[in-house]
Amino acid sequence: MTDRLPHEKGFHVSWDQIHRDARALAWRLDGKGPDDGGWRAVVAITRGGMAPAMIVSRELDIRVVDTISVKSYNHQAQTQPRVIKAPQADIMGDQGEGVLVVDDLVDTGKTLELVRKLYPKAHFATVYAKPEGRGMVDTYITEVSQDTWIFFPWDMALQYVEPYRGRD
Ligand SMILES: O=P(O)(O)OC[C@H]1O[C@H](OP(=O)(O)OP(=O)(O)O)[C@H](O)[C@@H]1O
Ligand SMILES: Nc1nc2[nH]cnc2c(=O)[nH]1
Ligand SMILES: [Mg+2]
Repeated sequence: MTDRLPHEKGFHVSWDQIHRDARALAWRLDGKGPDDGGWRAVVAITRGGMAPAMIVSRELDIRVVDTISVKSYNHQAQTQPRVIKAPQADIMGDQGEGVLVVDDLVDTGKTLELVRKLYPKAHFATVYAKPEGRGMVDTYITEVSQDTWIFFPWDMALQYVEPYRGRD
């Protein structure tokens, strides 16, 4: 996409931080499921939604967990989102009612827009949200600005850096 804000800022999330934020998301979702027995299942939007979905399902003691694979980005370049793998039909029911769909973040909202069309009655939750896609999420924890790129711990590695006085 050409008319989009560049990602000028970086928001670096550690394992500890994503663990705490995903837990906070779970606690916020607790008790918000259907009256007749709560959330039936958690569906992670792979791949980024898998770690948060695991933490949410653990916190809320939900044992039925599935995935939907949506590919939207090639590194930082956005492409048309497409479903590569769908969740089990009997888990989703007719329109996803009682199912918690979890992703790490919403940016433009294109990924969630696609999944919402498929399962309009599911509940959509992300850990992080940017303003453009915020309207696509039912529940989220932390908002960052649109020109921020979020770096997750699974995409990072610890690296040696030269001491300040050692640089040329
Ligand atoms: O709101 P959007 O603009 O659609 O962007 C959000 C999506 O982009 C990233 O996934 P990506 O497609 O990069 O795949 P990944 O989860 O496998 O890294 C992120 O994990 C969200 O799923
Ligand atoms: N890691 C990562 N993936 C994204 N996909 C869309 N926006 C983002 C972002 O800010 N960070
Ligand atoms: Mg993703």
